[in-house]
Order: sequence, then C-alpha cells, then structure tokens
Amino acid sequence: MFTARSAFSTIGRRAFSVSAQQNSKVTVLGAAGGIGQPLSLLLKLNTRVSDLALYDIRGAPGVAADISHVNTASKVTGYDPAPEKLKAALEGADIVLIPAGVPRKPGMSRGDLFKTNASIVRDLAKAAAQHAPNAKLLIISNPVNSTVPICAEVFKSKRVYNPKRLFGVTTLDVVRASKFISEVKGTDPANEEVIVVGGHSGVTIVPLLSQSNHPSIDGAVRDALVKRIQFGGDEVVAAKSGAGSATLSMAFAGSRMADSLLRASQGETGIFEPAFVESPLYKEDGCDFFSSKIELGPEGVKEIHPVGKVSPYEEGLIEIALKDLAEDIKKGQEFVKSNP
Ligand SMILES: NC(=O)C1=CN([C@@H]2O[C@H](COP(=O)(O)OP(=O)(O)OC[C@H]3O[C@@H](n4cnc5c(N)ncnc54)[C@H](O)[C@@H]3O)[C@@H](O)[C@H]2O)C=CC1
Ligand SMILES: O=C([O-])CC(=O)C(=O)O
Repeated sequence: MFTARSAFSTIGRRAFSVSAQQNSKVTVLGAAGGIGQPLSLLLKLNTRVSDLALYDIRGAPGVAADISHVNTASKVTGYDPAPEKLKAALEGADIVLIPAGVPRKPGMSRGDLFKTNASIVRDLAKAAAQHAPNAKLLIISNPVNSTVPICAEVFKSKRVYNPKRLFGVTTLDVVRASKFISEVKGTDPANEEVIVVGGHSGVTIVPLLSQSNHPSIDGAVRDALVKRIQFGGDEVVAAKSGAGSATLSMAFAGSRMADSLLRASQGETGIFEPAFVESPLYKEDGCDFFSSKIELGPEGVKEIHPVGKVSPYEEGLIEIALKDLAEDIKKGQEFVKSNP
C-alpha cells in the first residue's frame, strides 16, 4: 500500500525521515507553479512540518485546499496575492522557500530569466525581510547565482541580514550528479555521494568527481559526465519543449534541503548539504557567494567546508566557474543598488 512512510523510506539514504514531529511553519512563495505544487505536496508529507503556508499570485488557495486533504497532521493554508495575505503567509515562518518566477524555454540561459525574476525575487525578499526576518530563506528562482545576492542586498538594506540563513538551493545538482554517476558505473545512486561546488548554471556547476567513490573516472567518460551534470537542466528544458524546466526533481531536491534544515534545527548533527551561500572561499576572486559542502546547524549554516584537494582538471573547471560566477553575483548586487 502507498503510504508517506513507504514512499520516502525507499528513496535513499538522503531522503527525509517521516516519523519525527516538529512544530515548524514552512512557507512556499510561488506555491501554485510547476515546482511549487509538488514541493508543497512533499512538505505536506513531512511530519516535521506542522504549518504549511502557500502563497502565489494565482491559485494558491486551490492548491492548498487540494493538498490539505492529504491525511497528515499539518495545517495547510493558501493565500491570495495581497500584502496582508503575504504578511500572514510569512509571519512566524521557520523556513521560506521561493520558487516564484518564470522558468526557461529552449534556447534560453538561466541568465535570460534575470530581467523577469530579479524584481519578483527582490519584492518577495522585501516581504520576507519585513515579516520573517529570522526564517531560513531558500532561493530556488533562477538565476540562483544572481537572485541570492539580490536577497542578501535586500536584507542588508533592511538591516536584518544574517548570512547563516540565506541559501541558494543547489541540491538538484548533487541529486543529478549521484544519479548520473550511478548510471555510468551501474551502482545504486543512494550510495553515490558527489560534491558539486560553484554556482547553479552551466560551467559554474563544478562536480568534484575526484572526491567521489570513483576518483579514477577519466578521459572522455569523465568529460561527458561533467558536462551532463553541468547541463542537466538543459536536458529537461529540451525534453519539455517549451513547457518549462525541471519541476518534479526540483521539488524533491527542495524538500530534501528543507528537511535537512528542519532536522539540523532540532539539534541533529552531521547534516551536510551543498548550498550557494555567502562564503569566504573565493571572495578574493570577486565571488562573495559560493556553493560547497555545508554543515547545517540550528542557525542554518554551521560550517562552510573548503573545496579540498582537487585534480588539475577540476582546478581548471573552478577557474572557469569563478569568472562567470563573479559576473552573475555582481549583476544581482548592482540590481538592488540601482533598483532598491
Ligand atoms: N534552483 C534550481 O535548481 C532550479 C530552479 N528553477 C527555477 O524555479 C523557478 C520556478 O520554476 P517553475 O515552478 O517551473 O515555474 P512556474 O512558472 O511553473 O511557476 C512559478 C510560479 O511563480 C508564481 N509567481 C510569479 N510571480 C510571483 C510573485 N511575485 N509572487 C508569488 N508567486 C509568483 C507564478 O504564478 C507561478 O505559479 C524558475 O525561475 C526556474 O528557473 C527550476 C528548476 C531548478
Ligand atoms: O535548467 C533550468 O532552467 C532549471 C534549473 O535550474 C535546473 O533544472 O537545474
């Protein structure tokens, strides 16, 4: 029989636990979209979530009514687009996930989404800074390399910025990396751990295969695998042929990230997720933000792990990534300065 427990206990080692109870409010902004709906459903199945608040510019009450019939204990509320509704959705939130904004179509880069999504994310960040300044903010909207710096600038301008609580969600890159490497090696993806560092678009996504279970992967096989991980999003965009980008795998990845933060907030230790956070690792290269292995704790970021020993090939990939990443980050920071 299908139950929440059986569905999630078999996904793999890093899937979320479903038996623990926790009083926590999780808010999804953009909850009626392609990611928002399955993400909200997965959060409804997570027993660590007691209050699920769903907000969108259209359709959130309907999604909430639908999901609220799932027989888990949490309360689900849908909010229409109005300032007081957004306030109610955000107040008291422990975690706020933002998948609001437009997705790519074939031929577009994530950077092409900036002109639409920058102001959407800025405005939602303003609301979060005002009504949920202590929540952990998980940014899914692309381009993540720029939308995370946008949120940081907004929070700084409101004097509530805490870098430990702002995350660009790059979980999908490690989910893909472990799946793709398992396909090459004929292994169980649940046993594959691959660190992915950098940012979240094309060449800024840098998988460190030398630190995986298969450090000897080399040559054309390595090159193809790295390329597939870097451009995994494009595979889905092409397959959906105009109907959007990854939604279901992203919902899975986003719910895993939220669950990891909830577990860490209850004092569970040894929880690591990659995430695009303010980081000291490459500040000198103009990258105030960088994704690497992060240990999570009750406050959010507990420890940012260095990239560690990498191969000369990976050193080259990181060098290429830093150049694009610095530009993407600056673009987000400057956007808020000129469009406060
Ligand atoms: N970080 C990552 O790994 C990934 C990020 N994404 C990004 O996530 C974003 C969302 O993708 P989809 O869900 O497929 O798009 P979608 O178009 O299906 O859904 C977006 C939702 O946001 C809502 N929205 C728009 N403006 C809003 C506002 N001001 N306030 C509240 N809600 C608002 C829309 O009404 C819609 O329901 C895109 O930018 C996409 O590129 C997608 C996949 C992976
Ligand atoms: O490719 C896209 O535009 C969506 C995304 O970020 C991903 O799937 O990794």
